[in-house]
Amino acid sequence: AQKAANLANARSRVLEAARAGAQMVMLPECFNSPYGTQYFGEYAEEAGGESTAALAAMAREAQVYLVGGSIPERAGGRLFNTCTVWGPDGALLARHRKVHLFDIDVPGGITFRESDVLQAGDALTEFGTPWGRFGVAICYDMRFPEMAMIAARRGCVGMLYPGAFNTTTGPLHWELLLRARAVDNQIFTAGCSPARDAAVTYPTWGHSTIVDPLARVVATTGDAPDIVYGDLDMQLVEDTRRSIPVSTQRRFDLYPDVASQ
Ligand SMILES: NC(=O)CC(=O)C(=O)O
Repeated sequence: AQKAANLANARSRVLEAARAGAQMVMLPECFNSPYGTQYFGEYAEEAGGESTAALAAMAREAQVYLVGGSIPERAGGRLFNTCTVWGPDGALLARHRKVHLFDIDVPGGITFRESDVLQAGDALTEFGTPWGRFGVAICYDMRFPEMAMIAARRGCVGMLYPGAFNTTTGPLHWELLLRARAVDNQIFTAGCSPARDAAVTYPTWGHSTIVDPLARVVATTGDAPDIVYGDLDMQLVEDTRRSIPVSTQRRFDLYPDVASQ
């Protein structure tokens, strides 16, 4: 619940990852705030606030591409769940506002309504790196295959998802969705979750995971605080697309309604 402690923890972990050789680092959804509609207003910041300034400084200090998890963002009197992406020089490369709000009601499991306090974003998001372009989406966005499909068709080599699945949906769907988005689109996927704290109102699933274009899990972890490292061999995107050439075998004549992007 301590924003300053969350920012300090993020900084020390980003620097630790960079010292271990990471060139791109991702933080989890709502990394500066507890995850819950009752907290978003209190922790929200305008663009250029304390948390985004800290992210820019972390990226610059660590000299990494930084996918800055997400924070509750306040803009024009409205709240969004927003991810910012930073270059190694501390420049803002992209901003993604969660486009599918997490409104679910699983009897005996979990009820959550982000739309009680948040507004949805209205754009798909990509950014460039020396290793290729990556799409960014947040948590519940992962359940909508169109976002990854469009990113892949536009030439992205990976989809990155700061997320915070829970102990009901996490064991069912977290890894499955990351692997599904990877295999359908022959791209890398990665999901970064907060570690679990059983004492909070929304205990997260954890299990941050990296998946390759053949849908193999490259690296994963449990629910304790950790850093997950993976080497992404970009040649694998091309090799997978050549050996199993689904992207050139599509029958758009049979499904024109999903062929427009
Ligand atoms: N927290 C989310 O946005 C999504 C989630 O937990 C789920 O889809 O399950």
